[in-house]
Order: sequence, then structure tokens, then C-alpha cells
Amino acid sequence: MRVLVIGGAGYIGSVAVKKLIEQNNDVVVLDALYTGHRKAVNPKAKFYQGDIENKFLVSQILRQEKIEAVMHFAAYSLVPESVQKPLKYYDNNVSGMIALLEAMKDADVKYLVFSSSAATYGIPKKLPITEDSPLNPISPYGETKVMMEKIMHWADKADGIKSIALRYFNVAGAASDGSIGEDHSPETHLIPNILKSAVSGDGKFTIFGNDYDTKDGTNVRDYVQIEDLIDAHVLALKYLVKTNKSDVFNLGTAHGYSNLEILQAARKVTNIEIPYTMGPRRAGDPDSLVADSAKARTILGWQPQHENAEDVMASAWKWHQTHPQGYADK
Ligand SMILES: O=c1ccn([C@@H]2O[C@H](COP(=O)(O)OP(=O)(O)O[C@H]3O[C@H](CO)[C@@H](O)[C@H](O)[C@H]3O)[C@@H](O)[C@H]2O)c(=O)[nH]1
Repeated sequence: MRVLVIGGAGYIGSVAVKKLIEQNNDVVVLDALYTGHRKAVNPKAKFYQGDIENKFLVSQILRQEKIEAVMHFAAYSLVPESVQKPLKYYDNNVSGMIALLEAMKDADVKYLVFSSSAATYGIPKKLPITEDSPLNPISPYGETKVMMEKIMHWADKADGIKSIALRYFNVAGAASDGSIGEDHSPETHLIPNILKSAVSGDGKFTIFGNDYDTKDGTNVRDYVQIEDLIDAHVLALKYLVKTNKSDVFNLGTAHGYSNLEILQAARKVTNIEIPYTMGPRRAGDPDSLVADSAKARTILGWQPQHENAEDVMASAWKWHQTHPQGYADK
């Protein structure tokens, strides 16, 4: 297929580009390069620099490149930043989705695979979380993802644009050939922050809160390895084209690990005694997010290969050891 990957130079998008190319798709990337990850642009994909909100540019690319399907990875995704800068999130995420769907309508492109989030559920009433659990986000970020899903729903009804929303739990790890890893700026994610501290030995790692209603008081999350996550995207695209039906799937492993358990896994994998400070809670963090991913496994035939935290950690550690400064090194 001819696929446009928007946000294809980001952490998750660049792994999608790599996998789509490996599976003989023709891939075009559109990325604003706000993160400066020019080195993550795959040389085998045709590249356009630009913003998803530029619907004229998007529409032109869709027509010119005869695109058949779009994967959208171009939303802002940091929970704490969204609490501090909500307007930035509503503007980029919601306006970006509207512009993209308008461009797709204009260019008559019918298929969209979208990165949604477990942050749409807010504080779940029961675990693990199924796709029909109520959507009650507690951060502006989570709320933008709910709004984006709703916009997709109505664009399907009115314009026949079929979409799959993949609600990610916590994505982590690196590409198995060591080419792509996690490097945000500023870095706010748990596993990269632990491993950066392991590499630098700065002793500055902090856990945000130990007074949550969880097994050890720290937040519980479900860590899905990035290549497993992208396998689900490829399966979702095939399913969408085959069934011509919009749908939503959780992507997680169904195993929940507390922040302290993740630190333990890092200590075991790295063999480094990573010191930490126990800090106050961070705004926008639900106690526990653990996926029921039976729907993706049954309907899409998804089989994540990394089922435990140490596997995911080992994949992340390989990249952090070889890229102590992230993408700035190479
Ligand atoms: O230095 C750090 C960084 C994070 N945490 C904690 O680690 C947990 C995980 O945080 P983080 O890695 O920032 O991920 P989340 O905030 O859970 O959000 C991720 O996972 C969500 C789904 O669960 C996605 O929607 C988001 O896009 C993605 O950033 C939370 O309890 C944080 O408070 C720390 O204790 N110390």
C-alpha cells in the first residue's frame, strides 16, 4: 500500500515507518521535526517537512503521492506538559485531526490508523480496562485524544473515512536492531529517565508519589514494547482495508507494574544500583492503567512478543547504552 505516516520521525512513528517498509509498503513521511529528530527520518521513505495543521500541504501530498492510507502519530503526548499548557494540546491535537480529516476528505483517502491513548479512560472503575470502559480523562492530553476519536467517528458517518483508534498503554523499549530508541526533550517518561540516570550515574531519578491506591503506593502502568505496538498497527491497517469498518483497540500486555517494580527491573537488567528520591505526586497521573487487550489479540491476531517488564527494559537499555545523549550522539 501507499501509506502516509504523519509524525514519522518521532519515537513511535519512525518504528512504524521502518516496519511498513520492511513489509513492502511504499511509505511517505510528513513530520514537522519539532523534536529535531532529523536523524530518525528513514532514508528509504520520501520525506516532507511540514505541520499536520497545514491541510493544503497534507491534501497536496495525499494526491501527489497517491496515498491510500494514513497513520497519524503527530499529536503532542506528554501528560504533565498538557496540564501546564492545555491550549497547546487542544490546538495541535484537535486542530491537527480536523485538518487531517479535511485533507483526507478532499483527496478521497479513506483509511486512517490513529494513535489514541489509555489516558482517555482517566481513573478506571475496574481493571484491566476494556475498550467499552467509560472515557473520563483527567488530563488535557487524555481529553484531546477523546475529542479526536469523536471527530473520527463523525467523519466516518458523514464522509466515510474509516479509522482505527489504537489506545496505547505505556510504550517503551527500542527497535531490536538498535536503530531507534526513546529520546524526548524534555524527557518525562519513566523508563528513559531511570536508564539515563543509570548511564550518567547522576543519582537524580525521582519517583512521583507513593501514596496512591496501589500495591506499593506508586503508580501502576502496563508497558508495551514498541515493536509489538507497531505490529498491531500493521495488523490494524490490514483489518481496516479488509473490513472497511471503524473500530477501537487497546494495546497493552495486561500486566501492571508499579514504578518501584520498574525501577527494580532496571536495576536487574543494568546491574546498576540506581538511587532514587521519593518525590510528590505529579499532576494528571491516574493510580493504575492496565489493559485488557483480548480484543486486539482475538480480532487483529496480535501477539506481543515482550510480555514482561524485564524484556521491555532490556530492549530500552540496549539503546540507552549506545546512545547516552539520545539522538544528539549520532
Ligand atoms: O521521572 C519520572 C517519570 C515518570 N514517573 C512516573 O512513571 C509513571 C509513568 O509515567 P510516564 O512514563 O510519563 O507515562 P504516562 O504519564 O503514564 O503516559 C504515557 O502513557 C500513557 C498511557 O498510559 C500515554 O497516553 C502517554 O502518551 C504516555 O506518555 C507515572 O506514574 C509517573 O509519575 C516517575 O515517577 N518519574
